[in-house]
Amino acid sequence: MSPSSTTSATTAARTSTASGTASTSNLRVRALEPLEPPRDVVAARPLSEAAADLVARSRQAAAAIMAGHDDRLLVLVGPCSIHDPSAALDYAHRLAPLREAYADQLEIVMRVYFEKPRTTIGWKGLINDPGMDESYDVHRGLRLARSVLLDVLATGLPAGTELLEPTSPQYLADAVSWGAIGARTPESQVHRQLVSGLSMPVGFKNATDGSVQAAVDGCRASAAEQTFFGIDDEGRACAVSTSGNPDCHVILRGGHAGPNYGADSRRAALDLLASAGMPGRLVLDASHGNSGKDHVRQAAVVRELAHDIAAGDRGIGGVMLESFLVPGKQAPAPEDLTYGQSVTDACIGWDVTAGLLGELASAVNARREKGGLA
Ligand SMILES: O=C[C@H](O)[C@H](O)COP(=O)(O)O
Ligand SMILES: C=C(OP(=O)(O)O)C(=O)O
Repeated sequence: MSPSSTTSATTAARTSTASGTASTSNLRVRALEPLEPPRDVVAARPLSEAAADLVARSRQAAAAIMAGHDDRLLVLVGPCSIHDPSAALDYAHRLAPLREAYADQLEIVMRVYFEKPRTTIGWKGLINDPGMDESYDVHRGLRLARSVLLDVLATGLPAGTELLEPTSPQYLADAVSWGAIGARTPESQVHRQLVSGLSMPVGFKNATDGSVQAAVDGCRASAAEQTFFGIDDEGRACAVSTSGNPDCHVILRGGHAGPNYGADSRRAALDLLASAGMPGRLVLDASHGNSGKDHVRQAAVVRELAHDIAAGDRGIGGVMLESFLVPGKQAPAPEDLTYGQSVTDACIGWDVTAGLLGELASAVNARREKGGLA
C-alpha cells in the first residue's frame, strides 16, 4: 500500500479562508466556544470566609499527616464520580457528622470528582457532560461543579478531586483541599507543571502498569519551579511561572499486574521515595487495581490496611475509598437511574462505609498505643 493511499481524505484536504488564502489548520475541529472567564464563574459563587477557613485548615492537616507531623489518617472517601448533585449532597450530610466524630483519629475529606479519565472512551464527568446525554454543556458543568463544591463545604466537609483538565482548576481550586493526579497521567508533564502551582497537597497515583517510579518522579517534578502555558482568571492565555509544590505524595492504587497495597509493596514505594530524597508516607487506594474494581473486595482491602495500621505500621498516611449511598454501579444514562449509585466504578454502600470509618479510627487509636509515629 503506498503512503498516500493510507491518508484520509480529510487529512489531504485544505480549506480556503474568506480572504481566499489557503489554510491547513482546524480541519477536524467542529466548534470552538469561548468559556466564561474563571473570574465570572467564581464571582457567581464566591468562597465564604467559613469555607475558606475550612479549606485552609484541611489543606494544612492533609500536608501535616502526609509529612508525618500529625499521627492521624487522611481518609479520602466518596463517590467515584459526581453525577447527581442532590445525591452528592445527601452523601455529604451523612459523612459530615462522621468527620466530627472521628476528628481525633481521621482527617476525612470527601471525594468530589468531576473529571473522569477514561481508558478509552466513556462519560468524562459532570463538567464535560452534565446532562450525561452527549450534549457536552461544559459551561453549565463548570458552574454546577463549583456549586457542588461550595455546597459540600457548607456541610463542614473539605473536598478532594482529580485534576485532569489543566485549565479547570482556575474555576474550582480555591474550594479544593486535596488533589489527585490519576493513574493515567503521573508521567504527564502538563499535569506535573499544573501541580507545581497548586495551593493544596496533591497525591500522584502509580501508573496503570503499576509503575511507582512514575508517581515518585511526578512528586519531584512538581516540587520544582516550572514555567508553562496556562490561563489567568480572566481566561487569557498566559505564561505561568510557579514556585513548586512541596506537598506531594504517592498513592498506591494497584496496576495491571495486580494489587500493591501489601507491606512489601509499601516498603518498596517508601524506599523509592527515600532514595529520591523525599521521605514521606503513602496513601493507599483500596479501589481500582487494588480491588479489581470490586466494591466487596474494596472493603476487605480497607480491613487489611486497618489491621496493619493497628499493628503499628507508620508508612500508611492515608486511605482512599470509593463509596456512595447505594453499593455497586450502574450504566451512565440520564434516565432510569438508581438514586445514590455510582455511574462509573462500583462503590461501597453507605452502611459498610460508616463501619469501615469506625474501624480505621480504632486502628489509629491502636497505633497510638503502640507508640504512634514516634
Ligand atoms: O475511577 C474511574 C475509572 O477507573 C477510570 O475513570 C477509568 O475508567 P474506565 O476504564 O472505565 O474508562
Ligand atoms: C480514576 C481514578 O483512579 P485511577 O486514576 O487510579 O484509575 C479515581 O480515583 O477516580
